[in-house]
Amino acid sequence: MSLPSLAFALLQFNPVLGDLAGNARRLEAAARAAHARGATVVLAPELALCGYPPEDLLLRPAFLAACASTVQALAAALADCPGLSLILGHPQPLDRAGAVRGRSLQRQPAINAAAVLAGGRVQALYAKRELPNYQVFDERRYFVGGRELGLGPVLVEAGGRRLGLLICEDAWFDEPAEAAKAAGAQALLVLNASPYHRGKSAEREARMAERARAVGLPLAYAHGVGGQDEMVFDGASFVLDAAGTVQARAPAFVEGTLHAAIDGPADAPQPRPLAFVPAEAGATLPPEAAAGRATLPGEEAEVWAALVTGVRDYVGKNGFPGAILGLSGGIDSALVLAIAVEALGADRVRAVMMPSPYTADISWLDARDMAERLGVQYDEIAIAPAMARFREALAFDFAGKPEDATEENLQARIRGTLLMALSNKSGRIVLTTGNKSEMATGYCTLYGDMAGGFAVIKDVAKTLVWRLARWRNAEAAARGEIEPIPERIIVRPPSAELRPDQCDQDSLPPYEVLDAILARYMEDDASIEQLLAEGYAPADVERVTRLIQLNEYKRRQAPIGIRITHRAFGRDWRYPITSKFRA
Ligand SMILES: Nc1ncnc2c1ncn2[C@@H]1O[C@H](COP(=O)(O)OP(=O)(O)OC[C@H]2O[C@@H]([n+]3cccc(C(=O)O)c3)[C@H](O)[C@@H]2O)[C@@H](O)[C@H]1O
Ligand SMILES: Nc1ncnc2c1ncn2[C@@H]1O[C@H](COP(=O)(O)OP(=O)(O)OP(=O)(O)O)[C@@H](O)[C@H]1O
Ligand SMILES: NC(=O)CC[C@H](N)C(=O)O
Repeated sequence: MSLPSLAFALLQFNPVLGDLAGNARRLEAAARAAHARGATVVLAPELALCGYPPEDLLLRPAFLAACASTVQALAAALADCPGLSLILGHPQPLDRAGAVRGRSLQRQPAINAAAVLAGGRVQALYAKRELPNYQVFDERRYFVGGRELGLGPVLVEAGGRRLGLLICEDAWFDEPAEAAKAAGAQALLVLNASPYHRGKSAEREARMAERARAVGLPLAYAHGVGGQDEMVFDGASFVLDAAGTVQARAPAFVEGTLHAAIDGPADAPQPRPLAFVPAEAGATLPPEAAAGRATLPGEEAEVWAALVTGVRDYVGKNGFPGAILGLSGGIDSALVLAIAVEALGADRVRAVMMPSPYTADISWLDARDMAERLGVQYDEIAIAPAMARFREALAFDFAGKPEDATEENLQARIRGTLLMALSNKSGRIVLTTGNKSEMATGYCTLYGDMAGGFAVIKDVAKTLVWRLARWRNAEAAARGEIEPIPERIIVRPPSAELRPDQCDQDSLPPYEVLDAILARYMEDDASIEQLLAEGYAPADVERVTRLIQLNEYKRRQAPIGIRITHRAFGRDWRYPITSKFRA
């Protein structure tokens, strides 16, 4: 039997972690706006109320209680929206007594819940069944699964249709979707917080398409967007038909609401896009994105947007008035400057060139040129006088000893000290500029170029740094704009300029080789034996893997930075510092 069309909306929401009142206010406003445009079912992401992941806040009874009461208040606030169901994710504390069967917990147990708010109250609660505990996920530390509690599927009835709820990881497995279908679901609504890494959106859509086909149901995927510490959420929410074909998609990295509809008979529902409405008033979108049919970004565009989003939200959500960085005339600080300007605007970014006696003329010429192109505040502070003072102070110990890394590191530390002083006076955060190849090999100085608050490109290998710089310039050229990064910065051989005529490749293998070994050994867990079998030179394998192991201590003292690969030096890299194991 044919039914009237069901209009629904997916909130591609950017929560501020822990700001329960602020998130609830914005969720309420977005739900009202979607309802006003005709949506009767509005789906928000996983843990949208508190932000994902709340980490050990989930161990605090006061946090759980505040989440539970905010959900009740939000339900009551929407009482004047008849016919609207808002489904949103939040942590729900359980009563200690009887809540957990066969398991004794010291802490108050909680579920990763989806609440159905309608008619002024919480009508139903669904408990996530599959709790991810790999990569960056730690959900078994905090939650009890719905299956473990003996809880079943939850269906939302709307317009004569039955919609089954799932939460993120649930949809990567067979059982939860099958259980929802067995309970009578005619379409699946999935609430998600699926952190970005390169290629993730394609992987995610492929997995969800398999799920839709396996149960023969359409699937609507509401995803979060925005940065949360080292993680970035890329949005690109979507709706699939029962054959797994994408029928509607929100743009990546843009906050807003994807409107779609389900037509056809209850047993053969067919989704279609209606529109995507950006949260930011006046934001312009390509026509296909505004129509709810956004395309996925290309490889470099995707990484670029992740980095810009990560910086914007880390700086913005932590309340910094702006950012400062050391601009050397090299490619790494150039890329970070271009990202920061796009994220924050030129007026909130300051670049400081701090030449030493080893700084080549072209370094400061290029640094000045770049700062002018981007219109940022630019200053030069010579470090030679400070170097002379340090040497004087240390003369008793340095006398008769050859210059070595000690003097090189002093330069980096003077720069770090100056930048941190500028940060302290202005309140602006220092962005560090080390890339993944350097973080891996320890090619960076503790309390020197590692001093700062946020490591923007710490998960971007050097070869990708070059690709991103070229891509960004080409984008500018295609739009008829001035290229932000002077060509010479991209083509000159990389050097730390810490001694005369220094070049990175004097002490490291070529970056193409280093990055390839890094990707296999660090990101894919390949063994030294495998790398040798794959044809890498034994000396390079030995060098790179030894450096990765030796420099764990440095990485433990590094600022956090944006994760763009499936394995970053961060939450998913927990190696011992003291260890003799090599393989
Ligand atoms: N296991 C361990 N646990 C805790 N601390 C440990 C440690 N091993 C050494 N240390 C400490 O760490 C110190 C060594 O680390 P650190 O002082 O940083 O200095 P270090 O690693 O010796 O030197 C820095 C290296 O990075 C290169 N660099 C510097 C700056 C920028 C760039 C670039 O291209 O961007 C490259 C530079 O050319 C040099 O090769 C030791 O003196 C010791 O105090
Ligand atoms: N002359 C300088 N003026 C300002 N900052 C500097 C200067 N030299 C180094 N820095 C800071 O220290 C960081 C490490 O720089 P270094 O030149 O040692 O190596 P790098 O990794 O090749 O970086 P880059 O490509 O930015 O030069 C730079 O990215 C920059 O932030
Ligand atoms: N929050 C979750 O359950 C996320 C797990 C999931 N496999 C993802 O990254 O998409």
